Amino acid sequence: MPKKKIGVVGATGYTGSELVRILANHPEVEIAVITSESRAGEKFSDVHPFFKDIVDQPLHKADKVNELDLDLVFLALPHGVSMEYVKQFAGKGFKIVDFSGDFRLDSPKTYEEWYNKPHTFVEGFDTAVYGLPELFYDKIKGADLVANPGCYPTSAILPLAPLLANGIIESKGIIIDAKSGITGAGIKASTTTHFSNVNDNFKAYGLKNHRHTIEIQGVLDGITAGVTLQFTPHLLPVDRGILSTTYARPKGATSSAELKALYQDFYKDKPFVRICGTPPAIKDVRGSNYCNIYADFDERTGNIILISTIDNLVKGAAGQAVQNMNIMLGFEESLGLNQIPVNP
Ligand SMILES: NC(=O)C1=CN([C@@H]2O[C@H](COP(=O)(O)OP(=O)(O)OC[C@H]3O[C@@H](n4cnc5c(N)ncnc54)[C@H](OP(=O)(O)O)[C@@H]3O)[C@@H](O)[C@H]2O)C=CC1
Ligand SMILES: CC(=O)N[C@@H](CCC(=O)OP(=O)(O)O)C(=O)O
Repeated sequence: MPKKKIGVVGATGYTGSELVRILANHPEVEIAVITSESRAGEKFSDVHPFFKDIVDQPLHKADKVNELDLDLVFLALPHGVSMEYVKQFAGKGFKIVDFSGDFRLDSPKTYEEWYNKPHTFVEGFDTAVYGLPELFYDKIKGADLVANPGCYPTSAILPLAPLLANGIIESKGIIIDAKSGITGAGIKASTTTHFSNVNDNFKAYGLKNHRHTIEIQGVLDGITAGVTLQFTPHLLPVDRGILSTTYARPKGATSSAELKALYQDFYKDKPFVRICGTPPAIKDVRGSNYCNIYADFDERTGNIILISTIDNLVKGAAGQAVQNMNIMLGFEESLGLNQIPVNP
């Protein structure tokens, strides 16, 4: 079988380069085109020197995609920009995995409320499928447009889904306290991401209105109606990794042992979810597509405590995107995604 032809649009950013790192070792695909608007004409390895002698192909403007016969295109672009490309590429005959939040929510109205900007391709909502393979494998299989989940939502939805699906917890009052490494903010420097504001520092941001609140709530609400949750993100002084600590109230009696058995059963056939016996660390998943989950019950307070870790650039973005691609193109879900975590 000839290899499938892939396009990567927006490859000068963090998730785009991480995607190329994974695709370069994928046995069934070839990267037919890599694009950049700002660095077109240069080599990919000039922009990302760690690819020297590995991926030296030239960067093209995104219009080049229209000239090629591709099987699937990844859009690793900012939200607001991505929707313009989905619109331009609609009906071209290739599948799309969009890294942005442009098609993750339930409607253009919800998007406009939480992103504070108009949506310019509302038709995309008719076909877009939320690309969390552990929950939506069958829909992803037949999708032409997959909205790759946000990094924080991946780290929060995976630990909460088993509890809501089995009616174990109250749907109101869930608290998600999440911490992300700085690459979650993208490659462009800002005051927030300035070295001296991140190094040796730690802070909360986006209180009450971070756009991932509605993404997490919307997906969980599809499992159990009436979910309301508090989501507070924090910026960690590390390159990559997300650790989410989630608190929920059980509806009835439960125990740590019962929870562990529930999680092991819920994720028994899922290659990238690992149920842990002790709270996981971000280095336990760094550079890999794993999501590590630890679930516990505190008899004193009556709270269920969940700790989950992912690498925001891999299971939180590029790895999950390749997992979706595998499913969409009919490959084994884990093909090309066998990276072992880098620790230390
Ligand atoms: N970083 C993370 O951990 C995660 C990111 N995401 C999402 O993935 C997407 C990419 O994120 P990330 O890689 O971090 O972002 P970066 O800021 O690192 O990169 C964005 C890329 O988009 C391109 N770009 C910017 N503006 C335009 C434009 N107007 N037209 C065409 N291309 C443009 C840039 O390349 P050039 O200017 O050279 O064309 C750049 O390569 C975003 O939607 C983000 O929200 C999702 C989950 C996790
Ligand atoms: C640390 C950090 O800044 N993280 C980003 C979220 C990561 C992301 O890219 O999310 P979307 O794909 O939904 O835009 C933030 O809080 O905005």
